[in-house]
Amino acid sequence: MGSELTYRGHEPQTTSDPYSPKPNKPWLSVTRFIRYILREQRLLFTFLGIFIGALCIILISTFSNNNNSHDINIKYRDSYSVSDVINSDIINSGRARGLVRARPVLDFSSSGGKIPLGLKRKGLRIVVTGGAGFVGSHLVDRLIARGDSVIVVDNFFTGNKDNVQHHFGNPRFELIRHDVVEPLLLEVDQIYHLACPASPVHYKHNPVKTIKTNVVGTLNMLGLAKRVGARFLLTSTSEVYGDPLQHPQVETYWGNVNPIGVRSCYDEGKRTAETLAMDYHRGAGVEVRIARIFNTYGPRMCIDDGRVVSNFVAQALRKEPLTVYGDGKQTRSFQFVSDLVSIPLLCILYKFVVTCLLEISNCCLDFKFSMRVWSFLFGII
Ligand SMILES: O=c1ccn([C@@H]2O[C@H](COP(=O)(O)OP(=O)(O)O[C@H]3OC[C@@H](O)[C@H](O)[C@H]3O)[C@@H](O)[C@H]2O)c(=O)[nH]1
Repeated sequence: MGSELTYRGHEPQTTSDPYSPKPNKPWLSVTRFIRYILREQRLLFTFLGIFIGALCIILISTFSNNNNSHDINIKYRDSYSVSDVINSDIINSGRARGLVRARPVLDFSSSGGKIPLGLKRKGLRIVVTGGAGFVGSHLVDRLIARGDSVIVVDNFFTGNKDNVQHHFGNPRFELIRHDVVEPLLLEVDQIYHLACPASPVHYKHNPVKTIKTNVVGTLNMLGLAKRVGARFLLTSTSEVYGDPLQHPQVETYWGNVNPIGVRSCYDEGKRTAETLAMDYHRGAGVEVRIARIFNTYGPRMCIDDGRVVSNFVAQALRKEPLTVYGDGKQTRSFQFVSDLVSIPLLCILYKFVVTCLLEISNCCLDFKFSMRVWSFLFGII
């Protein structure tokens, strides 16, 4: 009974004697293994496999070294390559190309991990303060067209819902009525901070509110950038140069600003905003870009904007004489809004050589006319 339970097979059991007088020969198994390897050219195939593997490793490491050579100074978190930018018509004209004075270093790559060819990158979550304004709404158009998700924050002081109405219903678009002077918490990858009245007529209307927007508003948005690790772009102004003593103004020029003038709420406000951006960059490691915007014109500009282009256009249309303030010898550089919005997009994307993580960019055409000449040209048109 007991034997039936332990053996159910029908083959005769081999009886091996563990105490066999003949000892096992261990070298026998070694020679058997060698013979096995040598049979059917197995050894040759093994070496071939090792060689191919080593070759692959060498090729991969050489290739990635070549790529990394562009990364010497730079670390990016963007989700866009330069070809994305070009394809989305960001560099769309000779004029736009002329705007970028600083030369970018070679690296345009992203650090969002390698994405297989043919797969599109995920859009970024971007907040645009002042996104319902003249310049802001054009920027929002570009970002939405590029595939990003955009949150517009605007208090509608000079902005208008109509400027972004065509995005209503788009799941990648949100509009929040909010004054940046109050703190705001959002989870975003990038912040384009445009919120501030820009026309002298508007910013002089409530100068205390203007400087508060520039100082407290920028502080709030920089705080947000620091908290969520977002890259931050400040739209500054040519007015940081005040009444410049140097022409044309290069980014390194410090300006000639009256701290107690009627334009100081804006000039000094933007200068303080730049200072705050730099301090957050140096002190808290926030990735900061500053774009100094010059006089801009184009669609969605209010007819009562108060700036020279809208004034001249409105007066010319009404066949009224054009009002030239002062002696008309003052000069300005102008740019079309669609050219301008390329700049913040490029600034936030590129890493420039000038400083490690920060670039200040002057956004204007490289030629200028006096107000007298402009009024003459408008008169002809
Ligand atoms: O009807 C007008 C309006 C303006 N001007 C003159 O035209 C020049 C341009 O004035 P604008 O009011 O258009 O504005 P500014 O160029 O001074 O500043 C503008 O450009 C830079 C932006 O960053 C500022 O936000 C914006 O206000 C000034 O010298 C002004 O005195 C006129 O001669 N007639």
